[in-house]
Amino acid sequence: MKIIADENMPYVDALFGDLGEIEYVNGRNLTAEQVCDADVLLVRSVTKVNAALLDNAQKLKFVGSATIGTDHVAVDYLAERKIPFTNAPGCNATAVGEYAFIAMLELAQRFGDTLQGKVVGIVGAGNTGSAAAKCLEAYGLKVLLCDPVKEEQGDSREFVSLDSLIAQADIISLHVPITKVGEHKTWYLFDEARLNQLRPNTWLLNCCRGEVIDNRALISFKQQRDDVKLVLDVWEGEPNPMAELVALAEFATPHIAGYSLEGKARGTFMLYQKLCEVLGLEANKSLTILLPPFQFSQVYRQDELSEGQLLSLSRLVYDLRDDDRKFRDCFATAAGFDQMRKNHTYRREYSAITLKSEAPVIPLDHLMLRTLGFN
Ligand SMILES: NC(=O)C1=CN([C@@H]2O[C@H](COP(=O)(O)OP(=O)(O)OC[C@H]3O[C@@H](n4cnc5c(N)ncnc54)[C@H](O)[C@@H]3O)[C@@H](O)[C@H]2O)C=CC1
Ligand SMILES: O=C(O)C(=O)[C@H](O)COP(=O)(O)O
Repeated sequence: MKIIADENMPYVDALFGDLGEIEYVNGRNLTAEQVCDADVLLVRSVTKVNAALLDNAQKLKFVGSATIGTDHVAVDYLAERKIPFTNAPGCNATAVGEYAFIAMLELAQRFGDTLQGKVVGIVGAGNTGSAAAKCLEAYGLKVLLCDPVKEEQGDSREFVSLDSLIAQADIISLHVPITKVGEHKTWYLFDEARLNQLRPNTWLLNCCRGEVIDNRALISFKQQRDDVKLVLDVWEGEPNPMAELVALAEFATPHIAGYSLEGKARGTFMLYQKLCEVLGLEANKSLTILLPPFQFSQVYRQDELSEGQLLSLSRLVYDLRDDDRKFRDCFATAAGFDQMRKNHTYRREYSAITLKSEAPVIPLDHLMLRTLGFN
């Protein structure tokens, strides 16, 4: 069996090595010729999976995308051809939630402010939005959710409209899929008019898809409104973000909000499980053996935790400042953007750290940290 896999998908050898011969490819430049004799195709978000790529791949038995988003996949086309497809819903939700939370802690420190006491609006209350809300609520913040789709589906959480969220929130974090049609379409959800609604000093984070914000309108807006602070992980026109916008963002990264090792491993593992199911095989490998040990696996803590200390602890798993610096050095070329993503193999989730205390009673802060995700 021939398995074609994106070269940036980790743990493929460990999980798929027994199932067939693996060929690694550059996902962004994948051609129809390269996949014409594939039995299995494993992709990430940079590969357009459609008729042009797959019409000649007549042996294809399975397509898997180790991503949450599916906007790069013509799912109707695969269904028509009866080719089983899976993505990996939720695989990197914790990573995105922690990225957003840590970015807010970083902004607070950079601008001599505190995160504690702020009201945060989450737009899109699915896996990544809920993961961000979990961190924020663990830290005691008020969270407003806007998700008209979930609201219509009868989700029991409390929701507000987007207008109401914008009017109340100090911080807005975007967590929607990119959709171009329908009542709740998200393409340019934040256009010039919406951006002009933002309250003074709002922090706006985008870790979902670049086109959820009109990037040109954002440039003009931010040029007038320096009080608004931006954290941007995703960009219109990736892998070529607009240089003016990168310069205007407080923190800028190349679409890696979901790139924890845990999230990547879960993504590949979910494809492995699904392929085994499709092939009628037992999935007998385990996710836990995939991850390398973490250098700060145990942390001893006694004292009451300040916001600065929480940020220091967070930087053990993810130092956003480093990625922001690297990105500004390399984003100017598409190769630089992709290379940084390819080499991004160092980030862990809070769960990689086990908290220890020598005090007889577990400090109260440990409960908050455990709700955040620490062990
Ligand atoms: N930067 C990164 O590395 C990553 C980006 N993503 C992006 O984030 C998106 C969201 O991921 P998940 O939360 O896991 O997806 P999800 O499907 O679990 O949640 C998305 C939520 O957005 C809601 N929604 C749809 N249209 C909306 C609208 N107009 N207003 C408010 N809410 C709306 C949906 O009802 C759903 O609850 C993905 O589709 C993907 O594009 C996901 C993972 C990593
Ligand atoms: O899961 C998604 O959706 C994402 O946006 C991915 O985390 C992006 O990573 P790649 O699939 O492009 O490696």
